[in-house]
Amino acid sequence: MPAITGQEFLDRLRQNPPTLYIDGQRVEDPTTHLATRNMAHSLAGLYDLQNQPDLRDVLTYEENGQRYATSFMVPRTKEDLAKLGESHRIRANFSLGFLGRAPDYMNANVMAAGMGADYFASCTASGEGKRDFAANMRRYYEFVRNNDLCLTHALTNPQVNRAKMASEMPDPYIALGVVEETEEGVIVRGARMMATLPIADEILVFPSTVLKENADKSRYAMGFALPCNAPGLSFQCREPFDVGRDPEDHPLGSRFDEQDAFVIFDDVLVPWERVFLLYDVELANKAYAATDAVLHMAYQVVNLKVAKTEAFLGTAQSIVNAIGSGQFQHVQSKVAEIIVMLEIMKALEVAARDGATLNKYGVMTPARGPLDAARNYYPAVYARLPELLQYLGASGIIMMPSKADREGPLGPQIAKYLQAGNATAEERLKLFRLAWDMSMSSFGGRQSLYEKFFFGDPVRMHSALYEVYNKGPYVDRIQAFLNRSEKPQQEEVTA
Ligand SMILES: Cc1cc2nc3c(=O)[nH]c(=O)nc-3n(C[C@H](O)[C@H](O)[C@H](O)COP(=O)(O)OP(=O)(O)OC[C@H]3O[C@@H](n4cnc5c(N)ncnc54)[C@H](O)[C@@H]3O)c2cc1C
Repeated sequence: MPAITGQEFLDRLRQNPPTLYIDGQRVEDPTTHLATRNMAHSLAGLYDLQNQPDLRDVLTYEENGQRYATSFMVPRTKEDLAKLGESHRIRANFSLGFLGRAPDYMNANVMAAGMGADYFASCTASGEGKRDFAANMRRYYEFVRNNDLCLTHALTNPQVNRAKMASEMPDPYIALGVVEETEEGVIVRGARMMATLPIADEILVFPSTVLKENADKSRYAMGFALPCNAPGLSFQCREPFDVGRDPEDHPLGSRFDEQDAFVIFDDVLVPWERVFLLYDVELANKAYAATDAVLHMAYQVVNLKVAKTEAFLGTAQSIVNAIGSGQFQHVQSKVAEIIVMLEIMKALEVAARDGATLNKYGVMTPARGPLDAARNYYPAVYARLPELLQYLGASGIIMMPSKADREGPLGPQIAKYLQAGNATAEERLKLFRLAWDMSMSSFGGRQSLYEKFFFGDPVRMHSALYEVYNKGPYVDRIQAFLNRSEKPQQEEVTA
C-alpha cells in the first residue's frame, strides 16, 4: 500500500499504537487521546496531501508500477533533487514549517542508509548469514517505503553526566546497551534521551554521532529499528502543548504538537533482521557521514527552514499591515532582517542542489558546504525571528481575547476596540494569536529550544565544521600574499 492516505495512517496507528505515557497514564489510542489526537490527524493530513490530484505528481513518484512518497525517492539527477526539494517545501508549508520531524525527515535518512547499505557490511559483528547487516539495511528501506511508514528516531543517551563515558555511569545500562545475544536477536536495555514524534509506527536507533568509548568493541555501539509498540519499549512524553484549546486560540499548538519523548528499553528484543550495526564504535560514529544520510536529512531541513522563515516573514508583514506601522524605518529594517535570513537559506538550498554530485552509491547528493552552513547558521539566528515578531507586535501579541471572549458579553466592545487598520477584530486576533504561538506560547518556546539543538549541539557542530572544512587554500593564498616582494612604485620627483 505505497503512498497511503490519512485514513490508512490513522487506522494503522489505532491498530498498532506506540507505547506512549502522558501524565502517568498509558495512551491507549493516540488517534482519540486528547493530547495526541490533533497531531495524529495533522499527520493524516500530510498523508492526504500526497493523494491530492493537484499535488500527486510532486509528492509521489512511480517505480515498478507503484507510486511511493517522493521523500523515499532515490535522487539520480539534479532534477530529482529539485523535485525532492519542492516536495519537502510543500509538505513543510502544511505546518508553516513548525513540524520539525514530519515523516520526510526520516524517509531521507532510510533512503540514504538503504542506498549506502554496503557500508554496514564491514561491521565486525556482520557477515554470518542472518547477520547480514547490509542486506538488513537495504530491506528496511524498502519495507519503510513500501508501507509508507512514519518513523521517529533517538540518538543520544540520558543526560546523567556528560563528563563520563556511557560505560562509567552509575549503572552500565543507563545508556542504551546490548545485554546479550540470543538465537532471535539482541536484547537491549537502557534509555535514550529524546525522540521527537513518538506518535509513529517505528523507531530508528543509532548512536549519537560521536560515541566516546575507549574500546573498539562497545555494547553501546548499535543501529537498529523496531515497531514503536515492541514489547518492553516505552515512550515517556513531555507535558503536552495541545491543551484542548480552539485552533483559533492556539493555531499551532492545537494542531502540531509533535511531542518529544524519553525512550525506555526494558530488555527489548531486537530481531536479527532489524539489526544494522553492532559493537563497532568507529563504524557507528561515521555511519551518518559515510552513507551521506546526514546530507539528505539536511537537505530536507534546509527546505523546511525556508518554509518556516517564509511563515515568519508573512506573519511579520501581516502585523505591520494590520497596525499600519510600515512607515517607520526601524519597522522596515526589522522585516528586512527576516528577508535577509530567508534569502540566505534559499541561496544555501540552491547552492546545495547546484553543487550536488553522485556519491559512490549512485545517489545524487547535495553539496556538503552549503548544507553545513545552513545547519550551523539557522540555529544561531533563529532566536531573532520570534524576537522580531515580539518587537513588531508589542502589546498586541499579548492582549488577545480568546474566541470564547469574542463570543461572550464583551464581544461588541472587543470587536470595536481590537479591530485593526485593515481588518476586523476577529481577523486581527487570529493573526496575533498565530504570532504568539510562533514566538511566546509554550509551543513557541519549545520551538526556540528545538531550533538550537535539533541537529545536534551547536558547539560541537561548529567544531566538526572547523575540522572538516578545507581551509588550506585560503591559508596558502595569505602566505603567498605575505611572501610577495614587489616594491611600491616610486614616483619620480621633478624639480
Ligand atoms: C526539542 C528537542 C527535540 C529533539 N529531538 C530529537 C530527536 O527527535 N531525536 C534525537 O535523537 N535527538 C533529539 N534531540 C536531541 C538533540 O540531538 C540534542 O539536544 C543535542 O544533540 C545536544 O545533546 P544534549 O541535549 O544531550 O545536550 P548535552 O550533550 O547534555 O549538552 C548540554 C550542554 O553541555 C555542553 N556540552 C556537553 N558535552 C559537551 C562536549 N563534549 N563538548 C562541548 N560542550 C559540551 C553543550 O554544549 C550544552 O551546552 C532533541 C532536542 C531537543 C531540545
